[in-house]
Amino acid sequence: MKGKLITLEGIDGSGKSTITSFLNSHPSFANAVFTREPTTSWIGDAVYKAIQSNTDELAELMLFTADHADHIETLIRPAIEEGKIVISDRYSDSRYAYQGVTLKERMEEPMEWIQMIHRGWTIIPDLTLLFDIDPAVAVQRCGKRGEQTKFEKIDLLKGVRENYLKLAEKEPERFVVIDTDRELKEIEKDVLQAITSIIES
Ligand SMILES: Nc1ncnc2c1ncn2[C@@H]1O[C@H](COP(=O)(O)OP(=O)(O)OP(=O)(O)O)[C@@H](O)[C@H]1O
Ligand SMILES: Cc1cn([C@H]2C[C@H](O)[C@@H](COP(=O)(O)O)O2)c(=O)[nH]c1=O
Repeated sequence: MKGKLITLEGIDGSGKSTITSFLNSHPSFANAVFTREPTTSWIGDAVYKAIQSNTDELAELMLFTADHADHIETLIRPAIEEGKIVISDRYSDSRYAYQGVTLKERMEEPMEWIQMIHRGWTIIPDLTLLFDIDPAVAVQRCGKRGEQTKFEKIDLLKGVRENYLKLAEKEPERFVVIDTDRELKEIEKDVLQAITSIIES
């Protein structure tokens, strides 16, 4: 039996890592493979170096994309072929949404162009949980945690959120939008329900 790929997406501070930790300790997912992008490989390290400095935005996209290609071939594809459930904290939609903003001065319709360069080799998730929140609330939450990336700015995150919502609108069969400006217990319940329905389908 083929496995399933579930991805968690959303702006910085939307609560993905919090829910990933919850799922990781949930007995239903004891055999699932938990992963993330940027990955922990040397290419993922290069990505973090890039986003912690003033790197050219197109070079940044290429590094993120190289990390994705390696992630698919070394971990995602083999795990899915083994019938595993793979849960990834960020995946290709992060590129469409974030670099869709950072490259908007460089080209027309960057989001569509980035999707086009993934076509034919990326693996499309079975389910994408989009953690949706007002960027002002997310930045306030990040402030308490400490700023971790250069993308944690309200104006940039507003554009990223709009891109995510456009992606969700275009593919309603893949996306489930979760309002994360709520109590954690309510969010956990919605997440479990969405994952259960995709696993049982
Ligand atoms: N439902 C919630 N209510 C209040 N605070 C929350 C909620 N969910 C997460 N937080 C807090 O918000 C902060 C950001 O959450 P988290 O690190 O899970 O976000 P993230 O989406 O993984 O961020 P990033 O993409 O930047 O890694 C953390 O301090 C976390 O404890
Ligand atoms: C995969 C991916 C990530 N990003 C951005 C999103 C975050 O600001 C950072 C990653 O940091 P995290 O807090 O450890 O998730 O990078 C991006 O711009 N494009 C991507 O493809």
